[in-house]
Amino acid sequence: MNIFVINSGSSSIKYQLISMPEARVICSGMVDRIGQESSRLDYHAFLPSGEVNQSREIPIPDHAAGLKAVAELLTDAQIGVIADPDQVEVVGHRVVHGGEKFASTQLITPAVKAKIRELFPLAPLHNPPNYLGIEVAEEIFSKAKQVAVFDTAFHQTMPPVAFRMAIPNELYEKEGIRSYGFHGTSHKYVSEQAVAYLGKENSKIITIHLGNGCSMAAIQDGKCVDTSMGLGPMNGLIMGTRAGDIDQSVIFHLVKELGYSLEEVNILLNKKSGMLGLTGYSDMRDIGKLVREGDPNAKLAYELYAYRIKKYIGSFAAILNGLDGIVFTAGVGENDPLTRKLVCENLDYLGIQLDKKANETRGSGIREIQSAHSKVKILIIPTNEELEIARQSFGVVGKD
Ligand SMILES: Nc1ncnc2c1ncn2[C@@H]1O[C@H](COP(=O)(O)OP(=O)(O)O)[C@@H](O)[C@H]1O
Ligand SMILES: CC(=O)OP(=O)(O)O
Ligand SMILES: [Mg+2]
Repeated sequence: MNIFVINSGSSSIKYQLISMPEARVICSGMVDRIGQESSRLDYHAFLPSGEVNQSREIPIPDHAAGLKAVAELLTDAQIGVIADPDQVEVVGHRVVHGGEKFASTQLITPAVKAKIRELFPLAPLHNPPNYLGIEVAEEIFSKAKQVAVFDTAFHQTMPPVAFRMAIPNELYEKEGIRSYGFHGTSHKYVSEQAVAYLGKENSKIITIHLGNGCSMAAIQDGKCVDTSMGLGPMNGLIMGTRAGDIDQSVIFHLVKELGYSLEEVNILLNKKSGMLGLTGYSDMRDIGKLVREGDPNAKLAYELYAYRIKKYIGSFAAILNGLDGIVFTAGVGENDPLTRKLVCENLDYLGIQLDKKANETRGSGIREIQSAHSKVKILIIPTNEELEIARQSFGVVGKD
């Protein structure tokens, strides 16, 4: 069964065509800088005649044009992988916010779409482009079943003590204001692998997803019991462009004393803060280079980034009342030894001890990087949100 996975962001669409159940990637790629002067369309396909890698700079004004360009590539006479769009049987969509309504993957119906629309105010950067992706895919892949896989679903097992906030009850009861958590598809994927790898029936692990967006989850016996993101995906860790946890007084100060509008505060904290605000760069590769060149500002930014992660490790270890493993994943977590080194430094009280050489060594698959004396396993587990979306979509359609 051909499952087309779509991860629609505010200015990009990542996609993969996966054949299930054997989980074979037929093609993958990304449409980037949608709506800007020049957009980029990447396409990697595995054809019987060999591999195709294409990258084009073309104007792509909106998401509809982006997905249409991808569909044309998929069905291209020379480099395409299918004869026509009807050969896509299922489209699996990443939808960031599912609120309290969706604790599992859903076949998309008009009612599901209405609920995703209702949740726009809770995830204004993510849910609208996700929704647009659904509408465009329904048009292009009109015979396919459409499935929504929610970032929030995995975190729905959190107990009230973790997800409630100390504000008047009616704001939760009537308005749904609570912590939801995000990146659930990734936390689920890597934590299941970690639990299987550790081979313990009862396990206590912390998953650390460090991509552009960053979040952590405390996972007991395979279930999420707490996470660092909250009502929206701004809370918690320092990210590429997001500040993460911040004293609320800063917002009042910006508005009342410095004349910011609420929209300007939103843009500041979501798009101009985090590592970008601290160093002028949001990509850890650029900041790592500055550190190696001896830039003290970049060094401090790295230390802040790692310090925040350390704080959450401490609090999650307390909540779990023990720890069997910590898992680093996503772009930074999988590829950046300096982040992992700074995070794990001076955590021996918690039984966390890194092996310097293993940490620096490149590799693939699941890797252990703790020292022989470490009580806690330190694992690098590559995430694969697209594969997890394909699996869950396959599960839902299989049951249908
Ligand atoms: N070799 C590397 N060293 C350090 N950081 C890296 C490396 N490769 C990727 N990254 C980081 O990973 C980030 C992107 O992670 P990714 O999981 O792809 O994010 P997202 O899916 O949220 O866009 C980049 O911003 C970059 O900082
Ligand atoms: C929810 C979230 O932060 O997603 P991303 O990392 O894709 O921005
Ligand atoms: Mg990602």
